[in-house]
Amino acid sequence: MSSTISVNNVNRIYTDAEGNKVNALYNVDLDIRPGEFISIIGPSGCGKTTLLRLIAGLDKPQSGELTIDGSKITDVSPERGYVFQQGGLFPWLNVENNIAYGLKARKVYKKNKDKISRYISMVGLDGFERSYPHQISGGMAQRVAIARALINEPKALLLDEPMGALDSFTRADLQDKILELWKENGITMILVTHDIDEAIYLSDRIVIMTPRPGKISKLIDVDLPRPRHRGGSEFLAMRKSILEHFELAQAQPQPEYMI
Ligand SMILES: Nc1ncnc2c1ncn2[C@@H]1O[C@H](COP(=O)(O)OP(=O)(O)OP(=O)(O)O)[C@@H](O)[C@H]1O
Repeated sequence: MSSTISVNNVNRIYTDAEGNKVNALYNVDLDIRPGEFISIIGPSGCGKTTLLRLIAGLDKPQSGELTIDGSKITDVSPERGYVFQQGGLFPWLNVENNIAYGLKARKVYKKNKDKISRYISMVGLDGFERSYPHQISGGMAQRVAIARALINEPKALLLDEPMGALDSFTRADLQDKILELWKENGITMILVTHDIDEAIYLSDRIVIMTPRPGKISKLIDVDLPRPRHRGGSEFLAMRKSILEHFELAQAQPQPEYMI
């Protein structure tokens, strides 16, 4: 089950420590299709996390609105699972209990407890049920965080740089797992990443954002067949065009000279 998410003319202004206004999101519009895999990329401070947090219902815009299947997003909900960069696992709970946490919080544990082993297998962690977060690797911890969100059967999974802290081998491995989970669960995926290759490898569509003010500067359809090859000519051409877009977006206006 997946969903349509709409971001309509959204503005989010913060006040920084010096009292200055920061336009984290400026007139942002975005329609995310049901079951779409969408990545949001852009330089630090362009509003990626702010946008994801608004979609999650962790924060609210000053103006504009966000909807999911036509209903206004006003609060967090298990229908929009959120995975943080560092997983955010509870260190005092083992893998199984971390994954069960949401079921217990929603008081639906008894009815659903048989699902826990299914989700542990789904993320490839059979045999680690009793391990604590400090006893597993960073990549495994992210799989637990993803299973913890998926067990609530969300319509959308919101991933805030979940692979940012992983080495490149673990990262590639988790990217493939995320693709597999996306297909298996048929949900909408929204990924924030700094990694252009990761965005091209995974996404149906890439949202490019630029800062000051934070806004969407380009939407790119990634119409390459899957599985994708990172060294393929079309892949490399797309990477080049995204890099060029960033260079253009960051270029300073040339001063005008008069003789
Ligand atoms: N709670 C806050 N208070 C004040 N300013 C904030 C707050 N949260 C974000 N900002 C500012 O809003 C802008 C956008 O921040 P955001 O974290 O969304 O960017 P980002 O693209 O996710 O950056 P990064 O890639 O570094 O995580 C930045 O200038 C940031 O400093």
